[in-house]
Amino acid sequence: MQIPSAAGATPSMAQWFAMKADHPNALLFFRMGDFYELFFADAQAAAAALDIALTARGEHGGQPIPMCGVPVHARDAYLARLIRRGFRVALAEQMEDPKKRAGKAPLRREVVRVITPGTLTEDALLEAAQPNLLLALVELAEKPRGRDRSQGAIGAAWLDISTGQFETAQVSRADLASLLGRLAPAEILADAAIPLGPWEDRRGVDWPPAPPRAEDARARLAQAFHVASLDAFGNFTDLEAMAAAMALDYLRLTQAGRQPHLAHPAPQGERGVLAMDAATRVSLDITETRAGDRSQHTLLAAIRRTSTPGGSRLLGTWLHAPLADLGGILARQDGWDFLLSHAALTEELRLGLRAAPDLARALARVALGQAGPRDVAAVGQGLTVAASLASQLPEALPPILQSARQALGALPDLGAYLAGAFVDPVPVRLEDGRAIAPGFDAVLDEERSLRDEQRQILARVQLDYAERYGVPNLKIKHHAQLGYVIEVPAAVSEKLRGFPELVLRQGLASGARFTSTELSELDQKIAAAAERAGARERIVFDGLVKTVMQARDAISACAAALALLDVLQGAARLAEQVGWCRPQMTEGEDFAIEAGRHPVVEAALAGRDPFVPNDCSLSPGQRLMLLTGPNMAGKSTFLRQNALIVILAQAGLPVPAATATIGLVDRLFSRVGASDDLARGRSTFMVEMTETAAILHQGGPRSLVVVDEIGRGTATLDGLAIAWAVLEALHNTVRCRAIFATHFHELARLSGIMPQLQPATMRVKDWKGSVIFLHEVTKGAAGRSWGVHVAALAGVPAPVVKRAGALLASLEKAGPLTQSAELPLFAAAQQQHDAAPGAELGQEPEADRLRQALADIDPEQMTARQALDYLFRLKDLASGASAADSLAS
Ligand SMILES: Nc1ncnc2c1ncn2[C@@H]1O[C@H](COP(=O)(O)OP(=O)(O)OP(=O)(O)O)[C@@H](O)[C@H]1O
Repeated sequence: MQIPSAAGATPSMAQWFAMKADHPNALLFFRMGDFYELFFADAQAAAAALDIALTARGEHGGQPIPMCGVPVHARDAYLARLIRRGFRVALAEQMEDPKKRAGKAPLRREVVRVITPGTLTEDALLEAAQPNLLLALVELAEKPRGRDRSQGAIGAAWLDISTGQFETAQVSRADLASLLGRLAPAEILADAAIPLGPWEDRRGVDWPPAPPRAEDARARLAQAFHVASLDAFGNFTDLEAMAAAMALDYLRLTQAGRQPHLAHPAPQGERGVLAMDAATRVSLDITETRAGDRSQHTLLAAIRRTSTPGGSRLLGTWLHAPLADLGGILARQDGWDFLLSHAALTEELRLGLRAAPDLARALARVALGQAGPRDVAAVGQGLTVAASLASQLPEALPPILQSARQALGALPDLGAYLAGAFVDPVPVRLEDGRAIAPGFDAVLDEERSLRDEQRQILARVQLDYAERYGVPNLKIKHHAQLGYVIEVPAAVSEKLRGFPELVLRQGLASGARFTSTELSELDQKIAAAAERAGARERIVFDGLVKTVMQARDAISACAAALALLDVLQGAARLAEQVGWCRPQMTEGEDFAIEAGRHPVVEAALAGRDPFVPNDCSLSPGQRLMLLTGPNMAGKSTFLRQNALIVILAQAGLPVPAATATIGLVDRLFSRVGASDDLARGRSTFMVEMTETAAILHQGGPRSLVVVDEIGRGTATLDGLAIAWAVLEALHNTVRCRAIFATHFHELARLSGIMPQLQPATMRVKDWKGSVIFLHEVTKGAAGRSWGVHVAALAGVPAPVVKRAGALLASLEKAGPLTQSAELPLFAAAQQQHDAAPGAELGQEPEADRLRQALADIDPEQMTARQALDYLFRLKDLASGASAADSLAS
């Protein structure tokens, strides 16, 4: 942003220039009385973004200064719009009371906060059900030379200032996309050399400077969390510590030196978490649909049965980071299983949870010194609800609920104390001196009664005056500029002018306003009493804030326990429904789902059509399902539902199936639905191949892969060849569990040479030449595609459909085109297979080459020396040297 030279500025503008120089990349909200004012380019940008009037105030360098303003009381609504549009805002507040200003110097102002997308705390700016994460990334300074760049290590630290969550992990460059997809950070601090892919627009401006050195980072973190060594919180790699320190530095910068309340950093590692890359998350609509909708048609929306915002956030976190360790999953399952079998208790708990406020976010605002009475009262109410929930939970509980109960019941008295501190309803602001409940503080009560006494005196004075001046409808009113005034109707104004102790201040058409010395004195007394009451209330409030801060770790643990209890009761509710079950999790490679369903499609169909459940077995012996079937038959739904069942199962939640047995999955790959990335100059086919490459590089025997129509984006022969080769690699090399959906029905024939391949198809009924989709998966391969019929269903004009039907019939009759599309490949495979039984497809059998080489020579014609040479060459050939090298002699 271009900042003009400060030379010749007025004193207030000089102050503005100094602050702007410190925050060149933020819009400076410069507090002037009841408004925040913006100047120069800030004003132009904000006026355009907010659609408010751009005016001018004064001149600078002979030019009018562009200016716009937003009222202080409406600040949050304007901030929300600016932040959503990617601006950062520096808030410059008045640090002294204008009434007490000495002399003509401008008021002291300071930037008290820089508001950025990753450092929001106001409810108005946050989404209740979403975490709001700031992520810092640090890459190893010396990149591994010559080696694959994807091997390079990256330290990551992420925190949610609005809840206090703070975690770290070290990932490889290749896994960075998965981490970004999982966290969906609001703001990312990263060196320009670290590519952020689709998250590029979240990169924080102007940051970072060089990350701190590892030892400094460790020391700074230890100091910030008051421990001798960072090791107290777990094993952090150097890169993790550096990233964590960088995130903390940034917070200090944006919070003008204040340290928000944060849980101590927890090294989390990618171990123990089901890895999913960005493409997988996008294709599964976990918390956001591909169209960007968060409120409906997502997995989260379909399964959410939580009652609190904290519970919703935790559930979203679970879905984006399902576990990969059996112990953790079983503990969660035990938790909701217990609640499921104690229905009456769980109903009571639900009632209690409904009354719980957003404890984590209220606490965060208290810690940042931004709390109003409602936040402190919310902490009190949250603790009260928590204590009552703890008392409802019995002694004998599964471990996960045991520890929740302990945290919930840790502060039984503080809740009641805080909740009793405020009047009901609790006012938003403290300023008017009426927030603290009467009886809570004796000194405050006394100041208030003095203030109120003066007010009663005022009422008596009004009666007095009315009598004294003979004006029965005389009123004493408060006026913003004049203070207390006598207001009388116009008709009697003349009469009052005759009294020397009354001074006429305003003559109006409807009446007149007078003041008197007596009234001015009373005014001052009342103001002083109100000020003393206000000051006392501030002291009482600060005391409450201090009390909260002393217990902040326990309150934070209590907030986490509330969220956990809420997610577990929500899971119990899901499991109550017919057809949801507790999956059996194993360390093996099983995958057997009976009557599985897609929770989102099922919810969308509800009331119209019944959802057809389908089994799916990918256990050893039939690891690879080859799914064929016409368009619209339900292939994508089936693929996604099995991937979603894995996510739910490993998040420790119930799954939509009659039964499920699942061997832990370490990586989940889902490639379903057309994707293109035209913005980055990559065609659909390019994206498809890049994503396929990722599966083949990263997948392993514990992975689950669901892919739809690999090879669809290119010519038939290329596509078929690629689909075939990928299928082969999944079967022979990756050896994962997979469902591979394709339109190349011919591939089903490969089951003859791929023992793990099970052909399956979506059943359809041919009814008078038209297709009826049964949405049922059965053994076998599709007979035909029905593409032309689906085109008709989709409303393609009848003449075009008719013409396509005629062409299809003639192509099927003529044969050669379809034959040529599949024959060369199949013929080649068949020849190899026949020539070398048991040999794997795609690898030239060595025995063949040796046989050929032997057939080429005539021992009768060779000298002993030549025979010996040839023997050596044959040996080379057998050990893998190329045939050309070996036999070129
Ligand atoms: N098991 C099911 N029970 C009931 N309806 C289903 C089922 N599966 C799919 N459907 C319905 O069929 C529609 C099409 O399903 P889906 O998109 O999965 O088909 P597809 O075979 O992948 O099609 P295409 O190949 O054109 O992408 C869904 O939107 C849904 O309405």
